[in-house]
Amino acid sequence: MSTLLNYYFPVNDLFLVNKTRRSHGYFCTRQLQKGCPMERRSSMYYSGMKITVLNLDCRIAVYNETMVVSSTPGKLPRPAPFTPKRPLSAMSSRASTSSNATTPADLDARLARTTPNLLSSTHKRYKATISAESRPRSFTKTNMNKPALAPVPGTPTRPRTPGTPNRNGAVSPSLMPAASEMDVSNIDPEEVLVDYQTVEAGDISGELDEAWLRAATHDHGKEDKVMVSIRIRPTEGPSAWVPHPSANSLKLDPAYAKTSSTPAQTFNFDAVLTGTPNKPIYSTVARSHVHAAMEGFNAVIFAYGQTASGKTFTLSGDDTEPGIIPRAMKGVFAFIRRTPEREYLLRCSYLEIYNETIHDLLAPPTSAAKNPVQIQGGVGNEIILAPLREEVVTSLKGVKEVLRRGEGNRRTACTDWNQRSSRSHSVFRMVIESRERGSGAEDDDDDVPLPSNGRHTPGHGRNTPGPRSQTPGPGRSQTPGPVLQARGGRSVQTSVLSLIDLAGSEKATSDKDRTREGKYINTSLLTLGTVIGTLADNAAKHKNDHVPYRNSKLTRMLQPSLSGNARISVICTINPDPGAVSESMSTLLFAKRIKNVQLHAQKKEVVDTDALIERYRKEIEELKKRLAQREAEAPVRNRRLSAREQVDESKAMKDLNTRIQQLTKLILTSQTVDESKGDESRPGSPVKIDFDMSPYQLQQELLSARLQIESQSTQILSLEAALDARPPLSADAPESEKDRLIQEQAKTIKELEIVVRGYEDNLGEPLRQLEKEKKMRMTLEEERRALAAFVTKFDSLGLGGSPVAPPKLRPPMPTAGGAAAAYAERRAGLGLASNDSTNTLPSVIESPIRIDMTGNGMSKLKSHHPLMLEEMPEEEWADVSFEMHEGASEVPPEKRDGKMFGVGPLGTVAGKKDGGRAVFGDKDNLVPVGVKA
Ligand SMILES: Nc1ncnc2c1ncn2[C@@H]1O[C@H](COP(=O)(O)OP(=O)(O)OP(=O)(O)O)[C@@H](O)[C@H]1O
Repeated sequence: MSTLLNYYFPVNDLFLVNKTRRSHGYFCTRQLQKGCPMERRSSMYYSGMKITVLNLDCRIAVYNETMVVSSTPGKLPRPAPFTPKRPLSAMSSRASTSSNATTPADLDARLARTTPNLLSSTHKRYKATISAESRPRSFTKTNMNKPALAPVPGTPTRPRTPGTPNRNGAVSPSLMPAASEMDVSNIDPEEVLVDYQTVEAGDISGELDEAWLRAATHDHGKEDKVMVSIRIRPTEGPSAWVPHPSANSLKLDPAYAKTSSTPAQTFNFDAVLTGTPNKPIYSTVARSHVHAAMEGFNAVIFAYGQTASGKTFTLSGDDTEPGIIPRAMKGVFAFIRRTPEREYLLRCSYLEIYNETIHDLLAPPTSAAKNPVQIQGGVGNEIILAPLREEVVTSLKGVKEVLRRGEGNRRTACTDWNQRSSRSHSVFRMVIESRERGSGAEDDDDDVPLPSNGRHTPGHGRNTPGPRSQTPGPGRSQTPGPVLQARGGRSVQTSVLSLIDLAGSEKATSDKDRTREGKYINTSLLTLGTVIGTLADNAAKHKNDHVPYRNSKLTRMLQPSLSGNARISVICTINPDPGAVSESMSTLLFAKRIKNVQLHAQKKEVVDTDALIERYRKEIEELKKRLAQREAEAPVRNRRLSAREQVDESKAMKDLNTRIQQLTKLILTSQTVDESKGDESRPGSPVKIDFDMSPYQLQQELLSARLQIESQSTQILSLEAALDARPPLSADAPESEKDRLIQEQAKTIKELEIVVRGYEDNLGEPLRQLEKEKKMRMTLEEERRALAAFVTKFDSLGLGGSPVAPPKLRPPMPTAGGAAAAYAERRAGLGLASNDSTNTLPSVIESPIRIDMTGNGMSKLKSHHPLMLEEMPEEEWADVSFEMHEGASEVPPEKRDGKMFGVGPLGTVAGKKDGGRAVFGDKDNLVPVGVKA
């Protein structure tokens, strides 16, 4: 306390002095904060500014805008009149023991110079807020007189906590920015890219641990298993656990085992960590996963453990020991700085699951409460969270601002075990999109004005522009707003880095609200345990049992990652106190189970097909040139070469040829893919089914589609064969050679994927349509046969004059819906009930056929069949197919290909001598009536 002195002047931060737990909204200095012991401070953030609450056992006096704080007895000195002696920078670096007091004039002068408008306006607002809410709840959570480590369960020492936390109340709603000042949906993503040039060195100082990078032999971020680490919190009392960090194992001290007869089980994990420093924790459990995320894999890092075991300390840390999240963010920018060949678009969101409701921590509290985030299903296992703000960040400063804002809104409360217990699961997500940096020339095509260096990057340290309305599911971009586009052949990789601080499992507490929260927390953790158990079981026994992801918001949200498409690192935190052995044991069992979950993370990459084709074209030209040159030189060269070398040479030329052929085929395929996208007239389009197409034509279509499939299959086979035919690499081949081959193979695989996709896009759907059409045609054919059978039957009754041989009958093609339907409709129009007692011939009732009543041979039908007596107005027939018109002989013949088509006098179908009836309905059923000029 002796360092607390009686002067201050504002720098960029606001400090809130919290004396005897009553808040006073005053500015004071960074020096004052530094003089205050760690456990007596806590911080919150507003609009990029840090507000530190100092819980001081000291006296405060205020003279105008100047506050005096003193830990020494006696009268508080008044500030002396201001006489500037040194520049501001020198003043701000004064030692905290300086006794120079600052005056209000000094204060104002500094304010005007340093933070012209911001500070004074914020100050006013801040003061207003404080007076309106004299005791923000959050402050009551920070009882700095308590020891740093909370007591373990079973030994509750704290009294009941005040009511339900008010979104951490750290900043009251009125302190939160009301709304975004910038609509990021209008942001040009090209303007907010980050690359090695835009990362400020200061942003990542101390994080470029190249030595560690070189020394890292086991990269867990590349494994297909979950990385599981145990962190044992330090304790001042006895510890129930005996860790062996070098062996990555721990076991229960036999003294605390329930039965001393059974030997204590030894648990082995990927890492067992102890101590307070957070840097080694980050290096061991998180760094490789952050790198994996930067390389295009989804990555999830989460802390699991009972309440007060150190999850938040591990994830967020504090000012002196920043945790995984701030270090990961530094890691992101450090990675960008080390990767000059790529450029990045970074978007952050921050949410919490509180009592099974998801809240957006970056949205203003009022709107977040009104519009909880919903989980929607996406493609496959993917999920979409909406509405959820995403903020584009271009610097570490921007990310920190987002983190501060989110953390300020988290729900925490004092529980029996933890003074600042997280009452929710919090998820900080960063969507990372990246692509190769262009040469500049490629970008010129895009009509976007370029800066002089040919690139689009923001200025240094650009601030976060504002929120986005929605977020994509892991690896998926669904919503408006800045999204990186594949350009000039440069594919875009998309991944999501999720950093999750789970709420701690806990026993029932002495507080009703806490107990209710605890119930939700325990239920969702239980579901997480069940899900992990099922996944582990499925992996171990090669089963496919149902995984109950949907039983809690947490597991539903984690579904895409837990089901495999992510690199996962779990830090299980343990309270070493003997009173917490059973909770620690259950944490260890969870850790063991999750170790068995199988992962298969995939990179997500979007390729620019046009540019790929262009690249292939260029490669073909290049290869052809090389081939021509080799061929030209061959006669001379071959004379000098040994037999063996000649074989090699001819093989090399063959390889060149094969590659040219492959690329040529690939170009065709890619083009077809693109054409199919834009061409609506393809048979694949359901609205374009050509009903007039004859079965023969359909068969032709089908045949050509099949041929195309076959050619695609051959193409796939040839590519696969080429892949297989590659010479095996000897074990002692240089690494660069291996890398080159791996790259080549990856390229070929990508090509294969494109071919397969092309197949699916081009032929899959059209084929399905054709099959459908074929079925339809077959149905119609059956209908036609039934019709013919009916006519034959009709004739056999002797009602229709000379019979018409069925094979020569050419019934018209029906309209959609079928003849029976048309007939039924007609009957309905005439008011005839389907069970009309006057209909004596069921086959006639079913038939839509009308017989010409004017013909002589047919007149007797009138007396046989009442249906024939129906007076049917001519116009009602107009839209019905398959029907014989009255006065069919009057139908004018139609000229087609120099022949006349039509229907002859009744009883003579054109071109037929056998007379009888004609059944027609469309032009296809017209038959030649004779060649007439
Ligand atoms: N490794 C550590 N070194 C020093 N202090 C620690 C460590 N781990 C935890 N602590 C301290 O223990 C207390 C409880 O830790 P923390 O809040 O991180 O627990 P938690 O698991 O997040 O609890 P909850 O689930 O209730 O939120 C804090 O005061 C924290 O500073």
